[in-house]
Amino acid sequence: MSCRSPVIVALDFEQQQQALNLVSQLDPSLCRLKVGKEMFTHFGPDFVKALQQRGFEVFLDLKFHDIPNTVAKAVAAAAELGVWMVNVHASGGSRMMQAAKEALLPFGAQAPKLIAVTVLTSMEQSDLTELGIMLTPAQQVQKLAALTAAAGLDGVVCSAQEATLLKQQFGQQFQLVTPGIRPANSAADDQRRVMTPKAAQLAGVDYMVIGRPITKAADPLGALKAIVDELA
Ligand SMILES: O=C(O)c1cc(=O)[nH]c(=O)n1[C@@H]1O[C@H](COP(=O)(O)O)[C@@H](O)[C@H]1O
Repeated sequence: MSCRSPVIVALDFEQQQQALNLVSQLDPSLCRLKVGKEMFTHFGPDFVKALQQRGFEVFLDLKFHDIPNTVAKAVAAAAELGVWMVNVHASGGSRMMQAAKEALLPFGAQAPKLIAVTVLTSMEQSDLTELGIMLTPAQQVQKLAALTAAAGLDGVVCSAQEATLLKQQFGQQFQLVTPGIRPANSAADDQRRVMTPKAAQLAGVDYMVIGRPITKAADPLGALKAIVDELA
């Protein structure tokens, strides 16, 4: 049965054993797991399979951004791995996103959810200005979300701060995956556009990616349960 919790725990560890020690305390009914660039580069598909064998659905967060053919092949490889969700960068453009979407058609109902990263939650206005983007983060997110929706993807990665706007514009079916989630009194770390779990839920997000507030907690399961209880 598919997990009903909106929480996706981000596994960002140098050591596989550290991650597996944490995972052994977690329950697949309480969260999904995210494998990103650090752990996938160290430990590859076998690590993803180890998590799946423990009953967890996996979000493969490799943020593909390349020419359409390369991204299409990479997304198909993720589908073969049986992951639940995979992402690309919306700034790779419409043709890249359409190629990714088409690459998943042969997988039918078994295809992972395909979402596009808009503006990283670690970025604020000054980071966009530095890149020559003269829009606010919310405007840039909206622009990239429009391209994503037009390409037929399932939704976007954005910050919870843009959630209300995007649900109004693109409808309830357009899935919003939001990192930058910080329980009250947690350190923001390198995140900039942050929101608490409860506020994110009220703003309409579908999935919350939460790493350090759970993985670095003295009691990770307790931290996860406190968030899940608050959202129930
Ligand atoms: O695609 C992502 O998952 C992602 C997109 C984004 O805009 N911001 C962002 O933080 N992430 C990922 O979400 C996780 C957030 O982790 P914490 O900041 O520790 O909660 C990290 O693994 C990031 O790689």
